[in-house]
Amino acid sequence: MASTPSNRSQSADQPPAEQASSYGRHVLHNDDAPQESIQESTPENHSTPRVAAARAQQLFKQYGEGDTAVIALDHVDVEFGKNQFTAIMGPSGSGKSTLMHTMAGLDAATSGDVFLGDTNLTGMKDKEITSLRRDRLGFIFQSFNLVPTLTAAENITLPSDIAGNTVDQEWFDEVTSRLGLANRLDHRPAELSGGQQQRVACARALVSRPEIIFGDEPTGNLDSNSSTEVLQILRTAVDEDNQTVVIVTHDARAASYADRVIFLADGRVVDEMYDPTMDKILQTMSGIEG
Ligand SMILES: Nc1ncnc2c1ncn2[C@@H]1O[C@H](COP(=O)(O)OP(=O)(O)OP(=O)(O)O)[C@@H](O)[C@H]1O
Repeated sequence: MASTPSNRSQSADQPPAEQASSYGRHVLHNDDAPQESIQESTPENHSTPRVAAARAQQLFKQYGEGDTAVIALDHVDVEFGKNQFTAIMGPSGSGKSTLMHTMAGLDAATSGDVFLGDTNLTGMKDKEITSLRRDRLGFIFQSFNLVPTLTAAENITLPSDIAGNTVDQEWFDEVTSRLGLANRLDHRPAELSGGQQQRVACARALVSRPEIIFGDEPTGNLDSNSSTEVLQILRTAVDEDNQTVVIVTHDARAASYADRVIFLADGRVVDEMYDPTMDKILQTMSGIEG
């Protein structure tokens, strides 16, 4: 069971946007941003993150060559702050998945650098990247990506088992009971609902206490209740367990659970927002989409 986020004042049955007006602050980089908006939006914990869990420098990704070349990332500089929940939004084809995949070591950039903490992923061999992903990152995908022949418990411990790491049983019990999976641990994915399968994927990501959890449309295949559960799980992981979470989403409601939203268009970061609300996200998105 996910607890109510401690510092966002959200309740389980109320979308965050309905409460967000009391704390909603929007950082605009446009020169025409209202002055009070800028002053309001820079308290200690909302300024640009000082400690980056991951960062990209001049990240450039081109698919194809010549006439068919597509620039998916156009020299992106971005930081994902430690112990923050960041959502990446933008129109279809704006480069969201490419950004996340290159930062998570799932895809290589054409040029530029990606750092996880102080580790530069650029130029790492496949084997090194594979171990780094396994040892230091957690993943939640839209399609759950569970192994069908393994039980929920086996799926949750699989990355640790492969890495030869011992699973902290107390933490495993805490995570699985918090996520309402305690009496589903012997079930295989086909015997679980979509929401339960995604909670298993969340538990799998949380159990090894990775440096960052990356979610690629983690609520994209879920109904509204299951989406809320997953978003609250991620919110709680940040608020109570000091996790760092980065998700790609098309859903303004999902993004409104984040501390910060970055907006991409045509492979560039075009805006960002701290303490987002659904209304402000939708407004910004409609500005970007024209
Ligand atoms: N493997 C590939 N080969 C060629 N072009 C690609 C490839 N993957 C992505 N692209 C192109 O790169 C650009 C960015 O794609 P990306 O998937 O990162 O966008 P996105 O914002 O995640 O889109 P969506 O919201 O539709 O998932 C798009 O123009 C896309 O067509």
